[in-house]
Amino acid sequence: MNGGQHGAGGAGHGRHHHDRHQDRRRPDREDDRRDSRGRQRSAARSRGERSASRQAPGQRAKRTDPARTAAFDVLREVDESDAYANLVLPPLLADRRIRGRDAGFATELTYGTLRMRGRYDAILADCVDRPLDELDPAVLDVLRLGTHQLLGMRVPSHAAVSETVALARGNVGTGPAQFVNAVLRRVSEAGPQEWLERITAGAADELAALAAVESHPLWIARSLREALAGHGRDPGEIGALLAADNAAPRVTLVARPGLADVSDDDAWHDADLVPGRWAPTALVLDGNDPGTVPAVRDGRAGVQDEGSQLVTLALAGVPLGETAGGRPERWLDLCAGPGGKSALLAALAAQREATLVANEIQPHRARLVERALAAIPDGVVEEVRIGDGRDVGTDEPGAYDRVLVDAPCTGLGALRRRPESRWRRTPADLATLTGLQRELLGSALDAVRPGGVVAYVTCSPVLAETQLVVTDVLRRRDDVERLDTPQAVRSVLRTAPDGTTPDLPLPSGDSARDDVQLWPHVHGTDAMHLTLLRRR
Ligand SMILES: C[S@@+](CC[C@H](N)C(=O)[O-])C[C@H]1O[C@@H](n2cnc3c(N)ncnc32)[C@H](O)[C@@H]1O
Repeated sequence: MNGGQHGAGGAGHGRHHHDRHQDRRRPDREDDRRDSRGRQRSAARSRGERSASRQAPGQRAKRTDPARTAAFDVLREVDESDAYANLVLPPLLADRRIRGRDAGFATELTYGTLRMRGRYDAILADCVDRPLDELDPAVLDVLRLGTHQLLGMRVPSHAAVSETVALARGNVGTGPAQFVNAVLRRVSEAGPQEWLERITAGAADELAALAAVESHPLWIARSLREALAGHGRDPGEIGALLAADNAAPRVTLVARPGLADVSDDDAWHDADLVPGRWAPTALVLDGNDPGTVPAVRDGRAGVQDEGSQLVTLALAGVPLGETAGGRPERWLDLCAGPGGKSALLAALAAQREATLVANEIQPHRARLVERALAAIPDGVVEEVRIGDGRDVGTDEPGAYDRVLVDAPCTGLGALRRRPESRWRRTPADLATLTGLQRELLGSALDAVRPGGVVAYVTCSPVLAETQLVVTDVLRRRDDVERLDTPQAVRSVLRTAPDGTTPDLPLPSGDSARDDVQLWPHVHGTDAMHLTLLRRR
């Protein structure tokens, strides 16, 4: 994604050539007006009508690069308004008509800076003579942006420094710009590898070094290492896990069964799709914007991580203790918003002549569930309900055959999706969430009839939100049995054309468990957790 004319030459080499080729065909593109140092030249200047050196210094100071300014503005909004970068950046680029390679550069600069903030702060702490939290937050953001250009995007040093100083001058003032200049010059004195060695050497211990290098808060690195061990894996995998959080995932689609057929050209148009690794419903999209895929637009398909698909398929497929006695099964999604799993459940329910109730506490998220269910045939969805899932067990005891509890959680298993989320979470969130998780699971168990099943799901592997919640809830009741969740997940894996199913790596032998924990560095999915339980 790195724009060549910003002087960047990063990882996406193939893409880079593609862009250059496109530019050759369209020499009028505004991003062609970048000089070899990555500076944006005005159209007038490109035509040689006026040179910057003839402008008054004040005028010159105001003309900062739109792509860098966009990245700076998004970072400030993320910091000041708790905004999500992936929701703020695309409309901002559209409003400012930043397109093509400039948009690619702004995107890589924004997400890369947010994701690698921990590493860059460790480097900046070495170059600044006071604690970073004493700096003006806007100045700190400018320094992070400059550091990412220097060490993460391979923008030539002179361009990264001078353009970032111009950004500082235009947005935070001349004094701070001089400070930015001095600090970035120090950053540019060593290359990426040397900086990694320096921050590793300066760290308190091995985990602190990994957390800094792989840009995670230390408490998260610690929780994830504990989670690896607790779920039967080698805690030494922590480096690979943290590194996997720093790789943006490819877009995975779900072809909702009975609604979208993989061989139906009309559904997929010219989308470049390959089958997913694990779930029979998963398709990996290569390159295209999912919004252009007809089946995604009309709700026959959706964007959904393959781990989310697997846990949903496993709940729908696991045998009940006894059948529903001839009546259609009733399914419940207790925490449904924004509706990805509800839509897959509803498509499966339609094939099995079951019905679904989707419950969500937040009205605006309940509306998203309704939208996600747009393509489901009439009669399958009983209701999209706005309510507190904690009340369902008391209000409707034993009313359902299958219940999904996709509990609100820290999301520490999906850090690769939201570049800023790791910096937002605090250990205090965990205490609030785990109480709610226990209550929701208890309510779900009350809401299933004897023989009915409950899937407890989180997009976090953290032990306090997964194993400890389940153990604690089950300790208080004697009417629930744990099911063989690995077996349930294996039984829904895709079958290849040659009749084989993939071998899902899960702990075995002494480490074997009756729940399933997926991992980005092992399975290429979010770190989804699934425990299947059956009411006796
Ligand atoms: C992890 S998300 C569910 C994601 C959803 N299953 C999907 O696949 O799209 C958890 C949801 O639970 C909702 N929630 C939080 N507290 C709740 C409660 N007490 N009762 C019901 N829903 C709740 C949140 O608003 C959030 O939408």
